[in-house]
Amino acid sequence: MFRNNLRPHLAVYFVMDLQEIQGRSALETARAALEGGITMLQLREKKAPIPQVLEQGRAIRGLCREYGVPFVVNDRVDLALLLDADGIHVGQDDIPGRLVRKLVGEQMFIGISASSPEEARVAMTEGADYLGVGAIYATRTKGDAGAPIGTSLIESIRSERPDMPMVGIGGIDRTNLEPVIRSGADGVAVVSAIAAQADPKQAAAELREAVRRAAG
Ligand SMILES: Cc1ncc(COP(=O)(O)OP(=O)(O)O)c(N)n1
Ligand SMILES: Cc1nc(C(=O)O)sc1CCOP(=O)(O)O
Ligand SMILES: [Mg+2]
Repeated sequence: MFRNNLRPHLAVYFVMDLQEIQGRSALETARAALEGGITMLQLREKKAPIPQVLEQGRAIRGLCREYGVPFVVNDRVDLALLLDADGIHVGQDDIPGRLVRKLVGEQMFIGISASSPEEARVAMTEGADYLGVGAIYATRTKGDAGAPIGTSLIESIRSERPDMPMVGIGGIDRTNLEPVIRSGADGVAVVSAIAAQADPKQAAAELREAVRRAAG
């Protein structure tokens, strides 16, 4: 079970929706990202009809299994359970972590978003298995992400909780990830740095290499 050993799986965490992008289906993008070496995949679909999310989600989950990569569902505990996800990610406006745990049992890991020390403290008290800290840099992908917070929150969480699994998210690409990793994140969570690229396999591979180098 991934829950006991999350940190290595957070290195390059690809967050994706189901929209066709650059002429590719979501499944093609997921396959390319997995081929390139992503270490975790989150399905974050806010608009598509549920039957489509179930059908395509099942296909993407199947691919993740082939590659041994944890599959995470954003926001929706019901869909996470139906898709037999390895993990669920919730934010400040979603079901609180302690209630998610009641619904999903002990096996599924829970990621919780934090953008302030207080949010991080509560998330850890509520039983977060990992933290998604952001938005680190400005992002166009999430309209309500708030002002960028930089890397200081990652640094302070790491100094207080040396073992806490944690990723930075928001506006991260291969050119600006080094400070995120150097501040103590186990990895980076990205949308456009993979999904919006002409060659998502190469983009994923370059991110993986850049994280490896930054972790040095
Ligand atoms: C890894 C990771 N970190 C943060 C988020 C953001 O979650 P949330 O704040 O609930 O916002 P939405 O993604 O639901 O818009 C995330 N999804 N993944
Ligand atoms: C899904 C998400 N959560 C964020 C947060 O700050 O919690 S920022 C974000 C979008 C990240 O997309 P991109 O890599 O394209 O900037
Ligand atoms: Mg959410």
